[in-house]
Amino acid sequence: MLLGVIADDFTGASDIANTLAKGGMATVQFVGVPGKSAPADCEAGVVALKTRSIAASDAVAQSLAALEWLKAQGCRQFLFKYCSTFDSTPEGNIGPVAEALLAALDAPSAVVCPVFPTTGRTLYMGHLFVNGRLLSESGMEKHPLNPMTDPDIGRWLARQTRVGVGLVSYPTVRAGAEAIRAGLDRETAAGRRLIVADAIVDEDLFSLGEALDGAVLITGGSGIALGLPRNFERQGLLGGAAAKVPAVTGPGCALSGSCSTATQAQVAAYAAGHPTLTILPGDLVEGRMSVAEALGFVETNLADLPMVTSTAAPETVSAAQDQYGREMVAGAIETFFGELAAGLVAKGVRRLAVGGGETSGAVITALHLDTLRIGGEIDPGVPALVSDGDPMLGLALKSGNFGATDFFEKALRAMETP
Ligand SMILES: Nc1ncnc2c1ncn2[C@@H]1O[C@H](COP(=O)(O)OP(=O)(O)O)[C@@H](O)[C@H]1O
Ligand SMILES: O=C(O)[C@@H](O)C(=O)COP(=O)(O)O
Repeated sequence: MLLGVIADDFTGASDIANTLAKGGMATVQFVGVPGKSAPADCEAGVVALKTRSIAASDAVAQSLAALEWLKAQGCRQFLFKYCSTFDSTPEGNIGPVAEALLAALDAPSAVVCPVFPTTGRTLYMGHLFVNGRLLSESGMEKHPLNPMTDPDIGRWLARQTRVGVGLVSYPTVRAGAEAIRAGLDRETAAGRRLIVADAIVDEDLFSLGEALDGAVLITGGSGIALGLPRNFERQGLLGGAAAKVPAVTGPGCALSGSCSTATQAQVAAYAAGHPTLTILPGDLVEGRMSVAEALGFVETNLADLPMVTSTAAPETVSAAQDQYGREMVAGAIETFFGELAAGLVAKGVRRLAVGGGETSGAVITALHLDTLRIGGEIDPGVPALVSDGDPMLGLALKSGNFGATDFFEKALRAMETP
């Protein structure tokens, strides 16, 4: 294995696995830190963790365990993948994990670049924009778990870490790989070891990728991986094996726990054509809704690709959080979706399209899957996945903010014809 990725959530893991596979690397997504060696032909390994919204110390411990495993697989470069909207709180977990990885690898510095132009994430003078709006005015300021209220990524990151935070700004990035390398060296020499890098278009990310050839540690969204396969290719290290995934047929179901603006529209579009059960957090907490009841609903409607969703508008989310507490609500919903997914597979469901990073994490964890193979791209940043093992499952793990309005429909169909 050449490149080892540590991803802080499951949708993010499939997002970067998709980028690397499209870039020509034989890529495998691992669910958690594997207990065995990677397949011999794996060139990029993505370890999917669920560390974005847990205690920083736990996130650090899990990330270091993933690093150890990736090191043992022979990786020569490591990438810490977080969200393109820099999802984190003033306590972490991006800063603490990046700091721990720097120390463990004895790396002089690491770039920090959440940019993903295809989905509208750009960074200018250290300020993150989402579809042309500052992060803090993009809807992310209302995220249920990590409201993003500051678009200045360096300032936000500095609250999370003791390491100095630097910047390689846009004029330098535009000047190309050599200028970027010099900029990174300058910041490193000045003791700023986590270095935010501006980027606006894919070309900037290719320049950054070239500049990062040989860097032991990189941090960023999936966009920062765009230019990396070329570095390995230039050195003749890639086998050129782009594995095809098998088709998965059989009953399908959509599950959605994301409350993002994009998911709200996708759920409304899907619900217009498919039987849909809407879950209210209060009903879960107070026992008025159960996994058994939801399973019954899906079974009755199995022929019509039903949906079970807790997706709700920000006012409804806040009201539930005020009444029951943020963690209680998130825990109840995630446990529900995990148990539901396990029940669905036991009842013969073979295709699952899941909306939301934490929600996907809960589902994949409950299904006890080991490895996921990367299929075709459904929408930017979201590949179709096929799980190894018996039964083989078709999956799509959609980041809250990704996907076109018809995402769920397309995702379930894509698994049948990869
Ligand atoms: N109706 C709801 N009210 C409150 N919280 C909710 C509701 N539905 C889902 N949630 C919680 O919101 C969080 C959504 O996060 P996630 O699944 O990562 O979506 P995204 O990818 O949009 O961030 C989850 O923790 C989920 O349990
Ligand atoms: O970088 C991204 O935006 C995604 O890959 C990602 O991490 C998604 O996270 P969620 O929005 O929580 O699904």
